[in-house]
Amino acid sequence: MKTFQEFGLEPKVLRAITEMGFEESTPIQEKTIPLALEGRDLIGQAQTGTGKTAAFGVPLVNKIDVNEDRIVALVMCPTRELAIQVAEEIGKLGRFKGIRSLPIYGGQDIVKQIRALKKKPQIIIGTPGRLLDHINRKTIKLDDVQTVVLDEADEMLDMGFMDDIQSILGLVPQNRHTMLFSATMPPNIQKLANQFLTNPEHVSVIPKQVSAPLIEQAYIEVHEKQKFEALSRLIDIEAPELAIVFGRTKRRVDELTEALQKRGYSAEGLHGDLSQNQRDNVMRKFRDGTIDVLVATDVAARGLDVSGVTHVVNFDLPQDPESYVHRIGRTGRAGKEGTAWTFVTPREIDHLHFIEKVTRHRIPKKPLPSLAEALEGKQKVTAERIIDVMDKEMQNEFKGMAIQLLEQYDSVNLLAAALKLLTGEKKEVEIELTPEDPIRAKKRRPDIRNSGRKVEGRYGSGWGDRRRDGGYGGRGGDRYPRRDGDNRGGYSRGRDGGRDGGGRDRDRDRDRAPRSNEETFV
Ligand SMILES: Nc1ncnc2c1ncn2[C@@H]1O[C@H](COP(=O)(O)OP(=O)(O)OP(=O)(O)O)[C@@H](O)[C@H]1O
Ligand SMILES: [Mg+2]
Repeated sequence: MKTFQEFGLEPKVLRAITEMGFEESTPIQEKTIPLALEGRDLIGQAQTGTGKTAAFGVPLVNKIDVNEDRIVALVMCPTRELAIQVAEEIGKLGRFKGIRSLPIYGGQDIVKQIRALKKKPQIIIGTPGRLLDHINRKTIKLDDVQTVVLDEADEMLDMGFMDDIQSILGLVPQNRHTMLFSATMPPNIQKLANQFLTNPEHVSVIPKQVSAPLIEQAYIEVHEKQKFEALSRLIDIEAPELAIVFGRTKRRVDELTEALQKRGYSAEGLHGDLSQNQRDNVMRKFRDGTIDVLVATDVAARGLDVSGVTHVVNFDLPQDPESYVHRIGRTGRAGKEGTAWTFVTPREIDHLHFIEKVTRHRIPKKPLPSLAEALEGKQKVTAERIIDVMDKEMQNEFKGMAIQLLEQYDSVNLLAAALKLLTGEKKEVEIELTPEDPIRAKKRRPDIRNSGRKVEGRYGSGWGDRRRDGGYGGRGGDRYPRRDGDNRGGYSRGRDGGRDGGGRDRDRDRDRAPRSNEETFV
């Protein structure tokens, strides 16, 4: 892989990249950065967590003139949380150059955004709906835009943003540089590309398998009623640093979160019915590690980049293979390893095979962990905590009592009792979750995308032949500093002042669930 020095970037951009902990470029970056620096239009496809943001962010930031006081670049993303996250990454890349960038998304006070726009940002990162609001209010002008990026373009089209995107792109001068990133290349993306890109280079790092190779995948066959117990045991055994548990509906997420909390796990839920503030808070706590388990609907499936997510659990099997790929792609990012488990009820096995076929990856079966294994897992964690305290601190004030106890009692019995106390007994709370209907095999949802395309083979690329045992450049993946948990996790909801009125929230969270039952999902 190329180092970033080899691209001939400005020193200030290079410095920013170094500070971000990036040394070598990822495959998609290696291919797209030189082309983008030449000003070539391009279509990029690559696996989850392989650095697509910097693939367009680096050339974008590199070419912007810091003395510019007009909007010269526009990045469009499907969801608010992605707009915030991408803005954050671009902000970091442009830090030393002094580039001004601004996220613009629904759910945030529009007056506040208008005030921020007065500071003359050069790059706007926005969701299509809110961007159009500003364009109509004449608070955003696209006449001087020279570069446009469409991130997660297929998702934007799935969410019904085609018209909005076309209106927006129609307002940008034709003589511009356009980059489009998409997980899949359905016909409507081709159409969009034909319409708005000029002689684009198609850059895709085609992998043998669709999902990132650093993710160890397994499924566990469980009955609906065993799922919660299975989840608790898995958490006890593996003690994930950060885990995301995906549930199918909002009700499921609420019930599961409450159940986990009752059993003493540090978990919070995330779905589209929460207020912007609640979502912000949950994401902040998850990013800074205040909570260990994020229970979420597919709202968190795509694009979201939280470093340190070691485990993903599909508590409910996802409807679509692409949803599966994006969900598990929340772990195993940036050269780190991750684990993804999927619970499958006996009636859903066929659907699992369908997912395996489409993703071209066999998912091995794993037995339901036993109670004994779970207990052992918990004890190990307690033992590690004890050893950790012993290594770090002097326990002088406890030593007197320790000596006294050891004189009177058997040392093994003593320590066993202490372990028992510290491990804590599982709170015997009855947990009852409302069962979800099984996902029916190969039953395609109503063709909401109007594309008639096949799902198979729709994915792009990734790390090439990187293995589970290597990080970037052969080192372990841990060299990247943990993301600061401040304002990256911004979820928001509700388009105040949106032109759609209250009822039609186009910028709302992702909704990959069957539309027939839309209200319950996401
Ligand atoms: N060259 C690099 N070296 C090390 N880390 C990198 C590099 N490029 C990107 N990263 C980090 O990798 C993580 C994933 O990047 P990013 O979110 O851009 O992935 P993505 O390809 O857009 O994934 P998704 O398909 O899920 O949207 C981020 O934390 C990012 O900072
Ligand atoms: Mg991305």
